[in-house]
This record gives sequence, structure tokens and C-alpha cells, in this order.
Amino acid sequence: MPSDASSSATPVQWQSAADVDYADILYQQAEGIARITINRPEVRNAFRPETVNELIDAFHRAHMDPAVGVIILTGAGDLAFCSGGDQRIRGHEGYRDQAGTEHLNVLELQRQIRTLPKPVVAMVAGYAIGGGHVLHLVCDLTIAADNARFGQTGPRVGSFDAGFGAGLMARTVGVKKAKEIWFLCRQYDASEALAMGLVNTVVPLAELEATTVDWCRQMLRLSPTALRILKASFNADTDGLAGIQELAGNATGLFYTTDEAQEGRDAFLQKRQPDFDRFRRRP
Ligand SMILES: CC(C)(COP(=O)(O)OP(=O)(O)OC[C@H]1O[C@@H](n2cnc3c(N)ncnc32)[C@H](O)[C@@H]1OP(=O)(O)O)[C@@H](O)C(=O)NCCC(=O)NCCSC(=O)CCC(=O)c1ccccc1C(=O)O
Repeated sequence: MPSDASSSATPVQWQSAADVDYADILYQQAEGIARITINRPEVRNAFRPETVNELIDAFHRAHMDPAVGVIILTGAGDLAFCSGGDQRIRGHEGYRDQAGTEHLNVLELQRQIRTLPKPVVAMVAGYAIGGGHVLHLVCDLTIAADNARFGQTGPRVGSFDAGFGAGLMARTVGVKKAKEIWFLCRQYDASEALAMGLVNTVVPLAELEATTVDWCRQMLRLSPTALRILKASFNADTDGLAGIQELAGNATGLFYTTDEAQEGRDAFLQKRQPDFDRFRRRP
């Protein structure tokens, strides 16, 4: 079968997990794909701390599930992917949860999306704005509908994301463009986003899900280990020593599967000297 063979004609049959009870998000699964949906369309899918905690839980679930190979992050409805932090519950030093504690917990979610070892695809219809724009940015790929609109609003609403929101943005679209996005708080349509490398492709809204699923199916046919290590390698320089640690952890994980590493473990458990003589020193 050719590597790009398309099976996009077959619609996906999403199944909701029976054992989850999220209030702000949906978690569905099919064919090795987990689909995580921010489900607050009445506020253009703005997130509150509880939303972010549920997203963290859902991404952890998808990470740990061996049946999941690719994850889609999206927003409910056609009007928005996500409009960032819910300004109605923004308090003195963060976003207030129902117990009254104030958080900036989306930063933890950003790190989780980058470090979990499976491709994460942002499926964007409508607005990806503010912290919602940064969420699509930290995903590995972005598929945009032709009605998508992108932008930052921080300097207008009294906020900024000086982490991935600035640094990864600059690496993605270039420093001048990233400064324009943050300093002017303009919105960009899908074709402008494509031209600046902010998204991977733009499709008609009616084809958004089919195209996203098709890309996921293509990745599911590829080597999961190769994709895993490639994802870590793309983060390695950006994320400094934490990125190198992530990449290196994959090397350790692969080494553990070898007879050579297992000889070390077995020798310790059998209280003998390890015998590494039978393992060749490769050029
Ligand atoms: C997204 C819009 C451009 C959509 O415009 P439009 O289609 O015309 O719809 P509206 O009529 O404006 O909105 C419909 C309805 O939704 C409400 N709403 C929309 N967005 C939000 C929001 N973010 N918070 C709360 N409510 C929202 C809107 O008020 C309407 O409600 P009604 O009751 O019907 O009036 C437009 O809506 C828009 O511009 N929205 C605001 C975008 C914005 O400024 N977002 C916040 C950016 S700052 C941010 O996200 C920081 C959070 C963050 O990620 C972060 C960064 C750095 C460190 C930590 C953090 C962190 O942890 O949070």
C-alpha cells in the first residue's frame, strides 16, 4: 500500500469512554485516535482551571492507553477552537477555580502536550485566540478550516505568554512576525496562517474532520517508535536540558530492551559480575 494511501472516505465512528465524566471537555476514541474536545461553545471554548485540569487528565489517559497512537485536540462547534483563559473568572493572580484558588495551570498543559510521546494534532475551526492560540501552537500539527482565525490578545486584555507563546511562536513564524502577532494583537485568517507556517494545511470547513482523521490514519500506519523519537528530537533544542532529557529517555528506553542492558540487570539480581564480553563494540 502506498504510504500516503488515503482512507478519508470512511467516516470515523467515535466512541465516548464509559468511565469518564468530564464537565468541560469530551473524550472520544476510535481506530487508535483519541479526540479531546473543549466543550464550552457558549464562551468560544475559553478554558477555566477545571477545563485545564480535565484536559490534563484526558491527555494523560491518551498517553497511557496503548491503543491510542495519535491525539486530536479540538473545540466544540464551528465557531472556535479556543478563546484562551476565561476572563470572567480571572482573579487577582490567575484564573479562579470553584474553590477560590487562582491558577495559571494551562502552562502545565502546554508542557504535557509537548512531552507526551504521541503526535498531537490541533483541529481548528473558527477562533484560536490568546491562550487558545498558544494551545494550537504547542500541538505537533495544525489542520485549519477555512473559517479559522488566529491571534494573540494579551497586551489588550492585560496578559502575555512569555514562554512557548513567545519563544515557540518565534521559532515557528520568525521573530519579526511573532513580534507583530504579539505587539499588534491582529487577527490572521487561515490563508495568512498557512503562509507564515503557523498551520500545516487549510481545508474547507466541511472537510476538516475527514482530513484530520486521514492525517491521523497515515501516522498510525508509521513506526510509533520513530514518531516518538522524532517528536522528542524536535523539542530537544527548544526545551534545553529538559528537551535533551526527554530525547535521552527514549535512548534509555530502547537500551533497556537489549540483551546487553538486561545482562547488567540479571548479573545484579544473580549477585555475580556482569559478562559484557559477548556484546560487540559497534563502529
Ligand atoms: C474569540 C472572539 C474573537 C470571538 O468573537 P465573536 O465570535 O464575535 O464572539 P463574542 O460575542 O465575542 O463571544 C461570544 C461569547 O463568548 C464570550 N467569550 C469569548 N471569549 C471569552 C473568554 N476568553 N473568556 C470569557 N468569555 C469569553 C463572550 O464574552 C461572549 O459572551 P456573551 O455572554 O455572549 O457576551 C472574542 O470573543 C474574543 O476576542 N474573546 C476574548 C479573547 C481573549 O482575549 N482571550 C484571553 C486571552 S489571555 C489568555 O488566554 C491568557 C491565558 C493563558 O493562556 C496564560 C498565559 C500565560 C500564563 C498563564 C496563562 C494561563 O494559565 O491562563
